[in-house]
Amino acid sequence: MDPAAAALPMRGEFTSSSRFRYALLLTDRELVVQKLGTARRKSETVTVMDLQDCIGCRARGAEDGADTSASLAVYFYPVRTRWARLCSSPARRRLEHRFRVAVSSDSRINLEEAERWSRAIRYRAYHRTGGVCADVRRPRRFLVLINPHSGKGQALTLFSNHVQHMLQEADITYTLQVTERQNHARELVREADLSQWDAVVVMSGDGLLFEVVNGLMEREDWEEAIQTPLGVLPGGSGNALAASINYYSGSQPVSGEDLLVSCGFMLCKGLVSHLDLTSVCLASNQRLFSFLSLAWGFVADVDIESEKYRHVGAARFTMGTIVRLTSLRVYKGKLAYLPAEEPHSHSSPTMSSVSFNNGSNSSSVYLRNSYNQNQLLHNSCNSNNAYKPNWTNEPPVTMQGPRDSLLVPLDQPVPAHWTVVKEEDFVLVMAVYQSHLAEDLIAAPASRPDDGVIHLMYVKAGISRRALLRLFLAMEKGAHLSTNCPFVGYVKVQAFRLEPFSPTGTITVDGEVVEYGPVQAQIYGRLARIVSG
Ligand SMILES: Nc1ncnc2c1ncn2[C@@H]1O[C@H](COP(=O)(O)OP(=O)(O)OP(=O)(O)O)[C@@H](O)[C@H]1O
Repeated sequence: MDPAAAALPMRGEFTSSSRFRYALLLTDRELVVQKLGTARRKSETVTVMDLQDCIGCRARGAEDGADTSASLAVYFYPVRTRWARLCSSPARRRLEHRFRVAVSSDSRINLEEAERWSRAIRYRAYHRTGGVCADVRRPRRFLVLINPHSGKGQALTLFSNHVQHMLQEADITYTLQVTERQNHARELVREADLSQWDAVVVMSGDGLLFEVVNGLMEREDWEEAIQTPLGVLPGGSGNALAASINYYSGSQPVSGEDLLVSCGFMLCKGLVSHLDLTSVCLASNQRLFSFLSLAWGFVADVDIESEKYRHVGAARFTMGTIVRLTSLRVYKGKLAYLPAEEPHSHSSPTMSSVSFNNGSNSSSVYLRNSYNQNQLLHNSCNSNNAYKPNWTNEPPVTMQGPRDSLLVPLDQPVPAHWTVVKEEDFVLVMAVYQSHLAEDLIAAPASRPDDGVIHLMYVKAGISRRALLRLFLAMEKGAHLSTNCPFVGYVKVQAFRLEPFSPTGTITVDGEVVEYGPVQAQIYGRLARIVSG
């Protein structure tokens, strides 16, 4: 569509199925729907719909042979309060406007007019978004991966009830793949012809996306593969990335099905942003890529121990926190980091500039910044960095990816310019690179998906149960860092190393248990892409 023509307002007069008359005015930002008065009732009501809230539009000819009119349906998801539910917070709710187009007695002319309006509305709904990078190209085809066991085991039902019709309304076709076992998604994206899809979407918790990210990074063509836009639909119990993306979009904090609709809406709009990934090296030379967090101590224990309360959904973390608080543990270890702010020759590797092909079949192009082709396939874990997930018996797969230029092998001391934390007794250590740790835990309120920063937090031993509980309650609002608790440490870093001394314990990466032992990580700014708002 010619952009100049798209800027011109359009006017039309249509009726509803109940034969009320409506005047429509389409500007570049709004659809103004004016219900016209009747002979008996002169009053006119006006509804102004923001096209930013519109995900699609459909024109159809009449199904009844005797009826020559066409129909025009416009699908909006504005933020509304559902008054029927007391205390319901504002969230996106579906609103369909449907009109009969009967400008002529010729059905073909009516359909053409409905299609003209449909094209004009769709163009305006999708070309005002602007955004950090670019839209997912249109028409769009997604691969949707669903873990049927995630959360309370209702991901498939949630997808059919809330997302399926949104994708249809937005004219998105998709291939649905229900995962059959752990690592199914990982193997699938490792082998797939990615050019078939414009985005790979997971409907699950964070664990399935972790599989997808690592599957992509195991490919020979990882540089191109990891540029495939990723989409998240919350179907798990933590849903940290989904909550983070909702937060970055400036939307109201929502949870459960409201968060699902919000993420579904963003997916339909198809705006793509960069996403940082962190390269994590484990003691056995395994290497993996993480988009969310690494945790040791209290948070990791709660995450894993609360698995048994999975049936209660997101409340499992609250229950797990209360249980773990009653028997607070101290974890011994050494923590060291390279501060993010430090002006040092080892600047945080970043994808510096990105250009996207919108509407063509070729894949994304980008410039590399702080590493080059010769550095690929080597990292500080070991040059033989075969990654074998420690929970499976499958043969090792070589993890690809950029060279970890900030890290030295785990059997050598950290570089002299790193900071070593004096304390060695911790209640928890967590490194997060997104805002949320769960739907209702804003662990790093200042985090952005592409800030190239690891938000490293630790709580030292000696904190009382009550103070720790206060900290977690404050975290629900992202206010824990301003409580001035003397036991809390917080620093923005580019890389860190954690060496647990306690012989047993749990370390999680993106909520998944990994090998326990020394671990180190460095962040790569803007390595991946995510469909966001
Ligand atoms: N079909 C499947 N059967 C068993 N496990 C699966 C299947 N599909 C994926 N998985 C694995 O299940 C684990 C949990 O998945 P995921 O994290 O997505 O859900 P969740 O634990 O309910 O969500 P959250 O992490 O938000 O709490 C992951 O390790 C994932 O790899």
